[in-house]
Amino acid sequence: MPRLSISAADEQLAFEATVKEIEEWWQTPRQSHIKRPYSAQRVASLRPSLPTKYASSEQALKLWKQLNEHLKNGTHEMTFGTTEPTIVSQMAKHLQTVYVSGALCGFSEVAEPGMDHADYPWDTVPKVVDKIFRSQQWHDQKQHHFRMLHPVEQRDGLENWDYMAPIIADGDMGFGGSTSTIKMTKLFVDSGVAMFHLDDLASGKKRFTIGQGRTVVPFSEYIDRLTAARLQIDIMGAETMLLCRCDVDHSEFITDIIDPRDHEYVQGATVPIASLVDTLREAAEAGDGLPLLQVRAQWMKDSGLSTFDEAVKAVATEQEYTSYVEKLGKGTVPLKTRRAIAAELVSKPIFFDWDLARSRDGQYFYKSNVKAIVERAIAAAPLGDVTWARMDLPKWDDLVSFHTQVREVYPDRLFAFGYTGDYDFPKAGFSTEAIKTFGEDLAKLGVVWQVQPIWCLQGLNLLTEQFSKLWRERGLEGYLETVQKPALATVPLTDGFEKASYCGSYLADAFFDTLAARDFGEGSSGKTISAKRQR
Ligand SMILES: C[C@](O)(C(=O)O)[C@H](CC(=O)O)C(=O)O
Repeated sequence: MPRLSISAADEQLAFEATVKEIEEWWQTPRQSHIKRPYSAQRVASLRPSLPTKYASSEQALKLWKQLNEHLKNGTHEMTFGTTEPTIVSQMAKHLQTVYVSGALCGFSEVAEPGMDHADYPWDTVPKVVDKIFRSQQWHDQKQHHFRMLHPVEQRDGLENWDYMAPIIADGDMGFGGSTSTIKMTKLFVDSGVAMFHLDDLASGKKRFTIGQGRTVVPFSEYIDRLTAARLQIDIMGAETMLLCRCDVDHSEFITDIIDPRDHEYVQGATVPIASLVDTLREAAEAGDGLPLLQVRAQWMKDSGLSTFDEAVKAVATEQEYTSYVEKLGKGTVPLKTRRAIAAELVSKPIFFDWDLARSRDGQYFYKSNVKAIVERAIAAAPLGDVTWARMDLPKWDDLVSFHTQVREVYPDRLFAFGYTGDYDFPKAGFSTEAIKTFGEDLAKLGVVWQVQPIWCLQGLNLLTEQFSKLWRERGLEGYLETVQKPALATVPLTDGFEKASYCGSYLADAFFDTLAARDFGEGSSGKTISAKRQR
């Protein structure tokens, strides 16, 4: 007799019940702002038969509550990036959340280190999140056990940190195709993450030193990435939050012009000229030693590189251009329609060819601006819970303009912001006072979660190099003066192996005591100990 898991009739009943449960779930306060382009039936059909509860959901609900509390109060969370559980155990004392940076993972958590190309395996960051989450659980267990060793009247005097800080992680570009994004999402939810972000950068196109920094993918591909992640989270029935990051600001290229929503920002040659690639190839073959970056810069000038609208403005009369802009209207206008409107309203011919400007990798020049970021953020918002316009060279007016425009459409939107390690705020015009209140000023724009992603590189390297020098030059005397003495003087005591309540000694012994309970009854771990023993 073949083993049938369930009859077709019962299977259908179960399916219909699942559809109803999903539809009701999607109406809960946590879920109701999310708009899916797929049905509950589709999600139900993609679910495995064994329902599973995820710690990720608990952590996501905790984060959702935290961030909405900040939004209500006009306050914000400050955190930083790390890959290291011990660092996380100390963050718990002052910060509400933890960030797992992809750049840091690619630097130190992989077989072959590298720059922040997201060229490491797609399960790298989820595995680091898993490592950190398990460490958080252990610290939480250890602290709970230690507190229970004491009579309740003594516990107010004991440490009681919330080690279960929600983890936000870097999902980069989703690691290629939709199935990679879906698999990574599954691992993120399994790992206990509270939220992860996906951006609209093109994989493998980042450049760091030659001024050709970032390439974005078409609007449609970005939305597909976010949809794939949301679908997988729905299949798992998890509350996991999704952070929609947009890297359009200061991006110089786009991989394709397939989506007309990007056409406004794609640049092309406005005079007949040899293509950029042919020009660079000829310069290289000529071998006259001119750096190709200079050849490229000269080509950009000679070609009159600009967007189509800029090309129209350059040849149209003021009246013609006003009529052109009016006829464009507010919605998406593909290039072919722009050309037709210009041909109708502008007397002079307009030369515009975006293919001549393509790079050897096939990218198109892209001229980002706040409007482009706003359009992507608004389109992405219904799929995610938080929005982050990555602006690593922030101009205050751009920040105000972006957040204000998105909040006109989504007044209760939660926003994120990332600090970089080398931005010269004073040079960019930020006063000392503006720098002091920058975080609070961003919070007033709804930026409730703010992260310094790579402190653990710049900050820890600074501290580590300083200690290395001191240890080499002053040895034990320097160590006692600068580490042991201040650490032993702190209240509560600085965490370390010198502190049994932190390093897990009591917890370890408790397992053995418990095993011996059969013979000796509950041992020292079963009885209370006086607070004076705690170290
Ligand atoms: C946040 C980030 O994605 C990261 O990997 O930490 C990086 C950090 C950085 O390059 O400063 C990013 O913002 O792209």
